[in-house]
Amino acid sequence: MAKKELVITSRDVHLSYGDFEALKGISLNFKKNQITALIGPSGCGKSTYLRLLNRMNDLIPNVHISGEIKVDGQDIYASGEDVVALRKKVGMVFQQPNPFPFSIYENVIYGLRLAGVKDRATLDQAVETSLKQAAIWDEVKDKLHESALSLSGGQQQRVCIARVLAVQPEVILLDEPTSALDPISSTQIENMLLELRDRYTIIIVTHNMQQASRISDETAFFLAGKVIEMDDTKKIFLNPKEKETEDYISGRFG
Ligand SMILES: Nc1ncnc2c1ncn2[C@@H]1O[C@H](COP(=O)(O)OP(=O)(O)OP(=O)(O)O)[C@@H](O)[C@H]1O
Repeated sequence: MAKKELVITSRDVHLSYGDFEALKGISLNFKKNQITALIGPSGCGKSTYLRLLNRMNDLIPNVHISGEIKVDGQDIYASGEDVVALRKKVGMVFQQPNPFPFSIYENVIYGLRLAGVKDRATLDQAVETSLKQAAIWDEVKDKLHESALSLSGGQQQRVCIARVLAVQPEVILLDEPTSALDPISSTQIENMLLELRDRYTIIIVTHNMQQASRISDETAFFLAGKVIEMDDTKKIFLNPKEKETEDYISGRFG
């Protein structure tokens, strides 16, 4: 099999919140059209690392970041880097569904409007395509102009995913996207991510070991600000190299 192209590379990344070093030298690479899961106990730095990939930590006071992160070969922390363009390329979905208090339609086209797109047919097409990709079109196609807040949590999360997809990102970051959802909604989102894998590079933080093993191709295990190991998901779950990984996935700690 041909070697997969790397979309994101990171080398010796450190991050401190004030005096507290939350990331202690992370070097991870992410392959195109693959789902990578980040797992590890609470507080080990998964969300912090994920947020670094589209510069969501920039506004936190007293944050100090060092090391190198490249997206498509370009250093995203280089001076003069366009953060808006980066966030268009690397979209993010959060733990709690966070639709804006607008209609479903306006939520999906939010990023396109910001980019100045006005043509109605283009916007209509983007709404339909993105909601179909997010596997929610059939449920909302007759009420696109109703408030997104009237939807269930699982539906809201899929609309938020459609909002990310509408700007045609390359990478989708998801921070525990199903932890606030019921099992049926979670399964819908997992199935959708498996469908999206052919077109996007997906990185997901999850506490759910079954979810990581069901949907991810590779898994990285974080512990206390470091990556203990990253490998094919099957290998991590069936035959990890490190004892800490084995202890965590078998529920001995964490
Ligand atoms: N804004 C912040 N200011 C100060 N410390 C922070 C901030 N955000 C996170 N931390 C600390 O950094 C460490 C890593 O947090 P992070 O949220 O990245 O962990 P996590 O592995 O994603 O945890 P969880 O699984 O519970 O979400 C924790 O000790 C946390 O308290």
